[in-house]
Amino acid sequence: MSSVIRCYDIWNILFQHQRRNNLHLSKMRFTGAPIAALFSLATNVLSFAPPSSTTNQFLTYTPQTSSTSSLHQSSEEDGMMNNLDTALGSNWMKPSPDEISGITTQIMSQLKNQKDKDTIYMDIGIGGKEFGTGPLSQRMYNVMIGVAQRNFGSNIPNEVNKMYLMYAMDASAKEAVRAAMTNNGYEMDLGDDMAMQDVGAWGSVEAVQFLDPITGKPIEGEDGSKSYSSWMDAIEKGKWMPGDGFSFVVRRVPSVAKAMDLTSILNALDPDGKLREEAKEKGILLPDEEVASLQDLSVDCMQRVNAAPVDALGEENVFRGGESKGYNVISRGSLVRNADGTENGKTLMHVMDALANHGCLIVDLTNEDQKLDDAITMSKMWNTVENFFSKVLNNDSSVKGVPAMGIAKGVGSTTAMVGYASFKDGDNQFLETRIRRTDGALLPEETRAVVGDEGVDGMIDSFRIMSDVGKDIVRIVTAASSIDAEAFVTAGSVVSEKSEGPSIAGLSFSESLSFGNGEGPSEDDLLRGDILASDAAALLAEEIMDDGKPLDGSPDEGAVSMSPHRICRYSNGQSKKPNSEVFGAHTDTSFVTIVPAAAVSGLEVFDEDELKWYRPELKARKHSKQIDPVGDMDDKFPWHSRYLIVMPGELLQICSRNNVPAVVHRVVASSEKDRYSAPVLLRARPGTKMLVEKYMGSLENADKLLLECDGMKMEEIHDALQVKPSGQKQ
Ligand SMILES: O=C(O)CCC(=O)C(=O)O
Ligand SMILES: [Fe+2]
Repeated sequence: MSSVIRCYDIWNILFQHQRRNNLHLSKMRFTGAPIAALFSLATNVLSFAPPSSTTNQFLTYTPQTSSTSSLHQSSEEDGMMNNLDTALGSNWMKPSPDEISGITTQIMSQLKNQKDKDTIYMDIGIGGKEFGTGPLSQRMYNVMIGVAQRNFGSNIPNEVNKMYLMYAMDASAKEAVRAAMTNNGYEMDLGDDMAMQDVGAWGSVEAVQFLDPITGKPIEGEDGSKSYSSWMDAIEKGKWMPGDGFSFVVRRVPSVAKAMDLTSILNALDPDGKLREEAKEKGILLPDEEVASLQDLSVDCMQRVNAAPVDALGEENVFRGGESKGYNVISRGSLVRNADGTENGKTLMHVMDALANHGCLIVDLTNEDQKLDDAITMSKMWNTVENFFSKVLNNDSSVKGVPAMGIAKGVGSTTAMVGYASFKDGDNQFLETRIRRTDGALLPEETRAVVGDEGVDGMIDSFRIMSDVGKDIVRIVTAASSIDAEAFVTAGSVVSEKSEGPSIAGLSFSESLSFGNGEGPSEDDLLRGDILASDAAALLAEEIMDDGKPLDGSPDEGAVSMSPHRICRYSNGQSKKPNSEVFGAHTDTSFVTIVPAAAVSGLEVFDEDELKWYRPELKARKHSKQIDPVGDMDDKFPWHSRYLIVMPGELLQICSRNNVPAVVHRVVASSEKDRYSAPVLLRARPGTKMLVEKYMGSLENADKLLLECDGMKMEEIHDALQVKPSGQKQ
């Protein structure tokens, strides 16, 4: 039977899944703490092997005819599946008819690492030849007879023998079904109910057919029947004997979707590799393939952008974050390093979970009300934003002086734009500002005439707050990924210090060496590697991220910062829908993009763990209600001024060795309220280079993407990422 799922559908489903199996976090070791305990992810991922190589061309998923699944299937195939003669003898499985869940839901729940362990009832057809039901039943029978002979000698009563025959048939069928399920992402789930283990109780046998031992073709039983409706009939009427191969159909086998890695899912969906070939020809990057070049990174981002749903929900219905640690708000103060130069292990976990799995991290600038100055500064920035757009909306004459969006003067780069732009008949308006590095002024300078000196200060001061947070996050992620890769670990580098004393509790240094075969790094080597990784990552953040400040000895960096601070007004006047996408899904060519939480929610990140759009501003609002239920801070700053939402961009994906994918995000606006926003896109400082050994340690531990970037000027990397196959980028 040909495969019923078209290439496009599979990739679409799979691209909604993060490259989780590229996250080598299971190997991560943060000064000794095994990451596996902290990331349940790796331990949930099971892989499987087919029972025999012939079963490689096995199952075809066959969704219900009535299913609302978006997967394509031809009516011819529907017909086939409803025809028992065809179904008996071939290998297939599908949800039992009263199952409402279509195939998409099932695959989704596999991808979601099986958070919801719902029982799915499956109908299954097993071809006896491929699954070796003959030899299997013979082995089972022999074991039982061996035991029985101890009780009965060689005179086993006929009735007892019949029971054994039935057990042998049933047990070998059950094993075949188990193997088939495992091979296709399911597990038979008989629960704790012992009765379910009884003959026939694990599913309802519908048809049994005997096979010719030589050709494997269907043959009639001794009474001339083509098929039997139970094991007992097959034994009594057809005279089935252990060793005789048989095909069968069984209905309503309880199962649960098993967590699979992407490769396993791909293999199950595409057993003969045809779809993989098709995808390769189309230049599609497969989800289980490494992002190994800048070109791959572009393609991958585009594919993930295209896979994200376009529809928008209202604030009441949209996903507002879940239970995992990464959704929690982190305090600004937790982003700093420990006194000994190591990263804070808890922070590292929190940041990596947030960015790698959920697409953003929410930072509380006040450290839960301990420190108010930054939130107050942010509230001044919000005043500037509101003031600017109120003048725009009122056609204030001062706004006319603000230049239209264009290349900043005297920059020499076509990417450094500043100025004002309006789209969709004024539905979306933007003012792109930047810091002039040489004197710290805000561009376009004409902004001052609109918002005043205080307004300009609000922009400049808030840019500093946001870029400092961004630099800390990039340091943490880069350090975490270098630590994971052990890129700074050299075995034996700290031998002298520890040569007399014990190095691992209870072990002398030489003992601890022999513990690791004398070759592995000691705890001290690892600790030193952690500190070096963090130092190097801090240097990366300081040097190659453009914070608008001049860097000593960098003559090529240009007069204007490459990191824009964009102020935006989004409204939804043009669409007929109450909520719609006003800034479509895209990834940013930035290290991180920082969106200060807005008063009106609307930023959505595609949560690769939940496979849905997540609106972090709602999570931030909830947090503020928890820590300040009565609005004690309202006279100092509006609630949202304390929060920054940090999103990973494409440059961070490179620095993180693909551990943190650039997040797909968009803006949704409702027809009720305009949303003002003020994101900073932290980009690279011109003239600086991605020097892997300097910033990320040993080249030996670098992945292909990083190796391609090694030695490249940051603006070259930036430009290479703008060569998009298609799709929208910022
Ligand atoms: O304004 C926002 O909330 C996000 C804007 C954005 O994604 C961008 O400017 O790249
Ligand atoms: Fe963006």
